[in-house]
Amino acid sequence: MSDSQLNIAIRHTLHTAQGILPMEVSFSLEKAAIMALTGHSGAGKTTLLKQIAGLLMPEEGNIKTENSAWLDTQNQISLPPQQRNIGFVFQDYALFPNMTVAENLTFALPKGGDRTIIKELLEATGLENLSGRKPDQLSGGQQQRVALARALVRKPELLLLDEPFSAVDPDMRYQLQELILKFHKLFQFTAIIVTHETSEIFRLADQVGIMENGKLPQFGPPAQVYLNINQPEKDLYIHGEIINYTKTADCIFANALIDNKIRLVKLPLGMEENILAGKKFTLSLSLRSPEILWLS
Ligand SMILES: Nc1ncnc2c1ncn2[C@@H]1O[C@H](COP(=O)(O)OP(=O)(O)OP(=O)(O)O)[C@@H](O)[C@H]1O
Repeated sequence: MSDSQLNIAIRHTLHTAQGILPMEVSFSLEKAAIMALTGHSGAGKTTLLKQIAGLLMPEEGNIKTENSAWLDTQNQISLPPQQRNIGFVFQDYALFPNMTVAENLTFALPKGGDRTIIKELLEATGLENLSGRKPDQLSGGQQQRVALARALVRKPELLLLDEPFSAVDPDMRYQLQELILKFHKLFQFTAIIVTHETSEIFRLADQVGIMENGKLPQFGPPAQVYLNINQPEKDLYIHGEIINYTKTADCIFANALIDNKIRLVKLPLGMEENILAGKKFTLSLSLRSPEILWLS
């Protein structure tokens, strides 16, 4: 086994409206990587998340983390969901309606667990003042913040998010993405997020997997995957701030602060006056003619 934190190999038979579809997926993720999982409806994304969480048993496969085997069908190993160190966030919040925000979080804490995590999560989500409210007294975005906080109470090593922001407006979506990045920095979990939004994939993910008919034919860093696939895509606009840059004979390499991460960006010559250190910028990453390449 490689030194990846998460190794997944699964075979299953999907029963679709069109008939039987063999599912075959394998990939590895480094510790603390964020993977986006995307692809057409019915491709098998939710099924895969359920198999990883232990909510659905695949016919054959292995799921191994750094320290344990969650699934090894050959050796009849399949840990129940509560023994896999996982947090799960669904599209529809799935909060307990009869419990307050604080109670929803406390419910997720193991018996005798340290309650300081609850305070920490309420603070980080800005929900302290709402901690006594029940879910029906919260907006969709606030409910999703509670769902995210609740998924992190046990400090999971893997966070699974199934289209978590599809029911909120674009502004709230942006804020929730910020919150994921903030939590990721704090807790360093590995994450798999199902999303259909290309900008979200570029904003959050180190790796993207595109699922098609139960398979994962495309997997890799977003820039690599999207620049390789032969399909027209809309341009992306990325906001950032240049920290410094180096000029070579045929291009410019710039370190830029983009969404709280330092990224190396390769730019064409002739952009010098646009990329002075400290200057805020918007890069247009054209996926059709990639003259500006996102490198890391
Ligand atoms: N337990 C199961 N066993 C076999 N097949 C299943 C099972 N659950 C769902 N399926 C089928 O597998 C296919 C993939 O479903 P899934 O919900 O994983 O797709 P998806 O990629 O998440 O789609 P969407 O983007 O619409 O949520 C569907 O045709 C579904 O009917």
